[in-house]
Amino acid sequence: MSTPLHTRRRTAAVEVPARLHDAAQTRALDREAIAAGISGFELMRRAGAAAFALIRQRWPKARRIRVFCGGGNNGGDGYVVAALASRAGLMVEVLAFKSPETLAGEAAEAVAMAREAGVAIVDGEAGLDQPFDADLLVDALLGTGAKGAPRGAYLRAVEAINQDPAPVLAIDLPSGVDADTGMAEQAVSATLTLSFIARKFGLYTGLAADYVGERFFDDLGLDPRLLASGEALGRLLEPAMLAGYLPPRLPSSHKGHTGHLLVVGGRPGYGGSTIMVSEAAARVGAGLISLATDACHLAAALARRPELMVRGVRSGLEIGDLLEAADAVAIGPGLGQGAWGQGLFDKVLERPGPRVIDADALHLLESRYAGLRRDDWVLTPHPGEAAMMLGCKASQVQADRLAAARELWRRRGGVIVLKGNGTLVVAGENETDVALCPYGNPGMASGGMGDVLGGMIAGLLVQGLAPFDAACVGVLVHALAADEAARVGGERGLLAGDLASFARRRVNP
Ligand SMILES: NC(=O)C1=CN([C@@H]2O[C@H](COP(=O)(O)OP(=O)(O)OC[C@H]3O[C@@H](n4cnc5c(N)ncnc54)[C@H](O)[C@@H]3O)[C@@H](O)[C@H]2O)[C@@H](O)CC1
Ligand SMILES: [K+]
Repeated sequence: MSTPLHTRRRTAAVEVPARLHDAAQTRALDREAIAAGISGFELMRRAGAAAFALIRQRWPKARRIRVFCGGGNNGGDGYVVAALASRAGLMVEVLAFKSPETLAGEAAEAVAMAREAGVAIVDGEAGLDQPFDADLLVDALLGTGAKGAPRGAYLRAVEAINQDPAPVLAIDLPSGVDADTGMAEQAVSATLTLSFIARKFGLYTGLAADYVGERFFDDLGLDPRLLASGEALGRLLEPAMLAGYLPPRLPSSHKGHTGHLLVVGGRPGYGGSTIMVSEAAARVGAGLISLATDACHLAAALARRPELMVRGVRSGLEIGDLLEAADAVAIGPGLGQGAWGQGLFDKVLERPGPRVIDADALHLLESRYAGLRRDDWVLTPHPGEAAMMLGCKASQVQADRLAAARELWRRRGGVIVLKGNGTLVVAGENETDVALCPYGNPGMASGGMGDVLGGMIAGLLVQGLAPFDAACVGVLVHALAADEAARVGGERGLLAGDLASFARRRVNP
């Protein structure tokens, strides 16, 4: 972890962020826990108990509960929930989508527990046609053992759950959501999802967000040392991390200590983008900002932010001295891919140094610099731009966002920020090289949001944060600022320009 230049020694405890696992890594943790002496059925009993406690807390008035059980251990969790609910005097019905007699191991023990508690277990498909008038549905069809989209009776169960107006608790994950990638086509739309032992990577990124509802997690009381061992895919970005990255400045700080950013772009008609980049960088604490743009935007830029140093430029030849003076460069928004943009981009790439490469600059990178790899740049594609760089469709990027970001990193190096719900920051193959942002909201689906993100990352780069750290902090601050802005005024109508002032609070943790 790097800290900005000219700041106090870091005093805040460095928070260890939550780890994210895929299904195979989760199974490895299950095995470790069992090897450490907790039986598989005890884990299942704890999972069921945690789910039932959450039901009591969130739906204290629920009296009629319908539990949809599959044929694996996820179904086993469901039988335990049914048993506990029945013992507590609730009216419970299990719809079994695999004959309970055929269940094995701990799931069979859970079936016995449910029978002992007097739970009515009915054939799933037949039960779908019988009205039940549930206050709550429990989705225990598929968990980490699912392969592909739900099939056969499971698919009909998913559809039935989604057509029922009752709220839905998904056990471990909404059936139909891929635990590894977040891919979901036909999946249970949950009110909330309670995951066990490991946070599944796929629940935090891409389409999964449309299905998981509110996310809850329970470690089933496992030893934290066990949970910290073994492999994981990456880590979650959390607000508590900000204090570690951004300690207070030293009292003697001056603008020479806080970095000089050069923002390049803004052909005629596209001037607003670079103004937003510049303002966002200023709001996260960049000391000085020079903006090189088309001369037609000079007055607008200065009127919006008189703190900027603005130069109208006709070609790359006019930014040599600005590049010399800058600690980092942000280039791309409003740049265009014509001769003007090309000349400026070529000039910026002549010199090494931290750069945020976005929007049109990503297209120019692909068309003019095939195969170029650098350590010190941050590339910030949205799924469409990532697809352009990988030569595939945006839907393929979204089907496995981590794989796409990793492939971009292998080709281009540096830091890849793959935008979109559950933004990913990827700078290598290890767990510590992958960060995922679980914050942000659909209000961010509006023009200029990406420009503001690029500006924030660049504004942190010039303050001396390493590229991966600047990207993580920038992504986090951007999402948290958007969430705060949405809390104040709502998601619809949220403007990119609204974020900058909210970001200021987050960079002074
Ligand atoms: N000891 C453990 O391993 C623990 C497991 N737990 C639960 O167990 C789950 C994992 O259990 P399993 O590994 O048995 O797997 P699942 O219960 O997720 O699914 C396996 C079953 O689903 C069927 N299936 C797979 N893909 C399908 C598809 N696309 N359409 C229709 N049917 C499909 C399989 O044939 C099998 O019957 C976790 O998600 C969690 O809920 C928890 O009880 C905690 C402890
Ligand atoms: K489930």
